[in-house]
Amino acid sequence: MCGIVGIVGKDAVNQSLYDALIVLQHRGQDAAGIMTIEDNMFNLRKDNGLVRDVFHTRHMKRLTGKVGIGHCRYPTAGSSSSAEAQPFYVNSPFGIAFAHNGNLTNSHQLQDEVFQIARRHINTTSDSELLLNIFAHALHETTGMTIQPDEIFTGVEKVHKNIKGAYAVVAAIIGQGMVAFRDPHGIRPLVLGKRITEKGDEYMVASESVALDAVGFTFIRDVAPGEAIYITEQGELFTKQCADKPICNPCIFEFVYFARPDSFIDGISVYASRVNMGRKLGEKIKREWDDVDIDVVIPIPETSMDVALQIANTLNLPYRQGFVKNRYIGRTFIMPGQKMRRKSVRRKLNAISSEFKGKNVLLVDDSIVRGTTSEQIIEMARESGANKVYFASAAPEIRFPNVYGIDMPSANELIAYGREIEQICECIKADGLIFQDLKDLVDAVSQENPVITQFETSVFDGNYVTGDVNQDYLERIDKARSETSKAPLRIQAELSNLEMHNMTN
Ligand SMILES: O=P(O)(O)OC[C@H]1O[C@H](OP(=O)(O)OP(=O)(O)O)[C@H](O)[C@@H]1O
Ligand SMILES: NC(=O)CC[C@H](N)C(=O)O
Ligand SMILES: [Mg+2]
Repeated sequence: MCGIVGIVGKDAVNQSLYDALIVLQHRGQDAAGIMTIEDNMFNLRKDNGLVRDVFHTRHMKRLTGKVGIGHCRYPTAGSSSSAEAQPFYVNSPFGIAFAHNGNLTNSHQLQDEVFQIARRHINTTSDSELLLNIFAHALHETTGMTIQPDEIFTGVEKVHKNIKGAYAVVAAIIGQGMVAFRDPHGIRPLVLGKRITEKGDEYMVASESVALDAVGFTFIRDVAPGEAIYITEQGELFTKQCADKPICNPCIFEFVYFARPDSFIDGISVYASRVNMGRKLGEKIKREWDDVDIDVVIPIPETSMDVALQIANTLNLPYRQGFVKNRYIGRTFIMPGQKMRRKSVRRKLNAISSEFKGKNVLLVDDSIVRGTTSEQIIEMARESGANKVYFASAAPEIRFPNVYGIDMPSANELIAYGREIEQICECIKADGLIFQDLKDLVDAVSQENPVITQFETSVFDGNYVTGDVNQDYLERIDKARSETSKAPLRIQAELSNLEMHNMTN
């Protein structure tokens, strides 16, 4: 996942963009960038690293202007090179800065088309740079010397027709304003907010509603699947549905893991959905494990904590903190490279041994993906003297690759791929293992907004909602992005890039 944000303000937007990225950091820890417009010029700062490390005072001072966009990256296509940090830029038409959350599923075909039809060169392996060029070409075809809202919307309609996959996008256009749009399935989230000032109304779009809260914008609504939003530099807002058959299939993994609990996505409180997941899983444990003797429920910080508390309540068992999380280490699942992820689990979590000694513990996590966390955590619980270690996952078994913006490109890396529950249990060395049923997961989330009944659940059931993902495609991304075929980070970092002036220090 990545975090995106864009603001059309009445005063400088740099601090608000920075603050928004700080609260979207959980969506991408690899790289960050901000691009602002002042006097018909772009200012750009982007690099690999956390938001707090990428932007220093000297950068912030130069990121002047009342319109700007920001991005924090978790790579799911291309490489981790700083050249693929976002926002991206093209100089025609007008000059466009662009940030994308998601992943395209037809990049392969598009690459040739962009060159053959639009005569545009893509200088990185990023699908986002490709998407920017498709958008720019569409605008080039639909606009004159100035842009009318309808021309923007016709451009977005063309983009929707050409590309497939998941995308929430924000773009700033020199001399014009800001455009944002969401894919016709609404796989990736995007919200719209407003801040009323003495000088007039300011607008903001962001991946999650927490970003609006953090900078004092009021949530207006979710951007609808397929919809485009256009805000002129002067602050006029235009919106239009630009897809033929939009349908809301939000990614269910946002609710399981990615999003912050204090966010609302498509009218659903992420926190409430996690509490529901805990209740459903607690009920299943009651039904199926009535002979299992559990003394205490312990969460694996941080995402599973809301789920675990509700499981404990449902089972009428004590809930205790058995692991302390080092607050200076981020999320391990979204780190690049299995070696780094493995190392980070023990650096990040440490057991409080007295909570384990002689007890039968039920460890709870939101999901088991590669099994990196569960395997090591169970070992730690045993080292701390646990008698029996049971394990519960708030998400069902993950058996299929993700192609929409989560870095799970290879089925072979997934611990549940080709394994039954008993075999997974053996791999992670638990005394018992239980997963949420998919129906219960869907109900837990949809219960908070019954209008949404279908989610993007491909990692659990192999049903890819964009309808274009076949075995060939899965094999191709497996080859291109599996751990073994990814270039070592050192080499990736050396990939150079032709790019506009970037403040490197
Ligand atoms: O089976 P795995 O491949 O280990 O992946 C699953 C784990 O990764 C995530 O935690 P992460 O440390 O990323 O973030 P968190 O602190 O938000 O839980 C998730 O919450 C699980 O704990
Ligand atoms: N997770 C994401 O949203 C990634 C965006 C884009 N595919 C990239 O790799 O940069
Ligand atoms: Mg976790």
